[in-house]
Amino acid sequence: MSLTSVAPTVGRVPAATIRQQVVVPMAFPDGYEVEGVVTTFHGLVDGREHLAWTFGTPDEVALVRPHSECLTGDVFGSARCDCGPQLREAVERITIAGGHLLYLRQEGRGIGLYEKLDAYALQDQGLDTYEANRALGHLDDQRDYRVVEQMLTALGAGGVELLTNNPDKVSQLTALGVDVRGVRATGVHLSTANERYLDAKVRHTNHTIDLPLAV
Ligand SMILES: Nc1nc2c(ncn2[C@@H]2O[C@H](COP(=O)(O)OP(=O)(O)OP(=O)(O)O)[C@@H](O)[C@H]2O)c(=O)[nH]1
Ligand SMILES: [Zn+2]
Repeated sequence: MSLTSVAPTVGRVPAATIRQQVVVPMAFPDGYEVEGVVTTFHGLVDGREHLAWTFGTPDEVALVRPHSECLTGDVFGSARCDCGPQLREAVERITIAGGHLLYLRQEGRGIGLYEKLDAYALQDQGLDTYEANRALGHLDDQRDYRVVEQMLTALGAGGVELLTNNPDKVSQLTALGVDVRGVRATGVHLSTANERYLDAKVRHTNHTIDLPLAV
C-alpha cells in the first residue's frame, strides 16, 4: 500500500449488526431497471451512514464492490473522475454475479466534499490529485476499510471477489481478515476530462486501469 495512506488496522474490528433491510426498485436514466435490497447497520466504527446494496443472489463467494462516495460523479454526472460510470457498471455486474455494492461515505477519498472541491481548484492550477490533497494538509488517501469488514460479516458474506482497481483496498481488506478470493477490475471509463486523474491513479497508487499509452 501507499505510505501516504492510512495504515490498516490489523486485528479484530467490533461486530456490527443489521438495523434494517428494504427492497428498492431502481430505474436508471439509460432505461436499465433492477431491484436491490438496501441494508443499514448498527455499530459501524466510524459512526457514518454506510449502505450495503445487495443485487442478484449472492453465491458462497459474492462479488463485492466497495464504492467510495463521490457526490459530483455518482449523482451529478461529473466527468472529472470515473466514479459515476463505475457505480453504474458495478450495479449491473453484481446483479448478474450476485453480491453486494457497499456504498462508503468516504467522499473525496476521506477528506470530505468541500475539501475535494478545494482540491479540484488546485488541480485546475496544475497540481495532480495527490499533490492537491497534500497542499491542503491531507494524506494522499485518508480511507480505511474497517466498516467493509463489519458490513460483510453482518451480511453473512464468506469469501468475496472484489470489484476494484485499487490495490490498497485489496491489501487493507485482506489485513482486516476479509476472505478475498479474487479481484476483478472495472472497465476503463476514460474521457478528456478525467485522463489526468486516471493517469495519476495508475502512476501514483498502482490502480489497475489499462490506459492507452498516449494518456
Ligand atoms: N481528494 C480527492 N478525492 C477525489 C478526487 N477525485 C475523486 N475523488 C474521490 O475519490 C474517491 C474514489 O477514489 P478513486 O481513487 O477514484 O478510486 P478507488 O476507490 O481508489 O478505486 P476503485 O475501487 O477502482 O474505484 C471518491 O470518494 C471520490 O469522491 C480528487 O481529485 N481529490
Ligand atoms: Zn468521483
